[in-house]
Amino acid sequence: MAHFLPRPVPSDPLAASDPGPALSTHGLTRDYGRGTGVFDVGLVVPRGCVYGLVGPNGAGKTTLLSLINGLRRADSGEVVFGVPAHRVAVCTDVPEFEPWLGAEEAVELAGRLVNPDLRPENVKNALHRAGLVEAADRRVGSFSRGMTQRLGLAAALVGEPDLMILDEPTSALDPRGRAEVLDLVAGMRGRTTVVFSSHILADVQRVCDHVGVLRAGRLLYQGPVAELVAEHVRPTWLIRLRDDGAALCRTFAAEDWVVRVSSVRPGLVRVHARTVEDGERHILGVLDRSGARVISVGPEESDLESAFLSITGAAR
Ligand SMILES: Nc1ncnc2c1ncn2[C@@H]1O[C@H](COP(=O)(O)OP(=O)(O)OP(=O)(O)O)[C@@H](O)[C@H]1O
Repeated sequence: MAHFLPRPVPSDPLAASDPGPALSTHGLTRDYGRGTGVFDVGLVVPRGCVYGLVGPNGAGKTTLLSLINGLRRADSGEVVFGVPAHRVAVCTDVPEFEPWLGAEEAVELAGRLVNPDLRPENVKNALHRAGLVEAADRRVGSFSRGMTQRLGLAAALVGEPDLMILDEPTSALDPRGRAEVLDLVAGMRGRTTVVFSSHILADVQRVCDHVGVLRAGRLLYQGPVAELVAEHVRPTWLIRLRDDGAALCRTFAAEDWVVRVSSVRPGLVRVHARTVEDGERHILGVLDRSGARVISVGPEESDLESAFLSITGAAR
């Protein structure tokens, strides 16, 4: 599962103290045929970050994570862990446990596999962090999918890993459970490197500092979330009005710096300027001259979703 490459001896003394990424892959490929699989993926997961692997259904997220954690074999390429293999914890999208075990027993068993000196507090702490204290004595077989997913997290957390790989950790949870798990993941930043896959971009934007965008098995982008969002700031503004906005649309359409103007719904107009600077210079002047009753005006917020749609070429 893990390959450790010899590192070149760095001449720069600062570089000597850099332990490198917690995880990287090089040319990782698994071809299922007919264009499906993952192809030539070079993931770089900086140490201590929370890395979100995003992509639509069928993009190859589960395949990529399975190649990394050794559950599937790659056709070519390699996986390099920057932490010892026994310090890596994996939680699959549908964790499986023996149904007759109690939750506490299941977590203890998972913990003993990685730490023979496991203490009862470690187990209790993992159950607490995963929100399962009250279900500690219940049989795992009676758990809902959401609870089983929390149990998978507890089993991953109990060994206090350096790197956690989580496949869709929030997919079976209700909104409150999702928020709790996301808070838990966010709280690991700096202590534990986390890679988690999701197709819920709002979740990724909430907790991840790095992101990898996968589509049709290929990594289209990876880097800091903030950079990705900043790169895709669009020069668009939203204007809320007292009237339906039809007259204002005509006024903006006559301006040569306006690329497009549209009515989102009655009372809400979107103006797409040639550049951010053009919009900032001219919008307020046009509004002033138009005599329109403006409730609010501001740049349209750029988020991970709009950046993702722009990268993957999907229409907004
Ligand atoms: N064992 C397999 N044999 C053949 N094709 C497969 C196999 N596993 C997955 N696929 C196909 O590979 C593609 C990627 O699947 P994968 O499950 O990795 O994507 P995903 O991004 O995790 O999707 P989802 O979000 O729906 O879980 C899909 O088209 C899927 O049908």
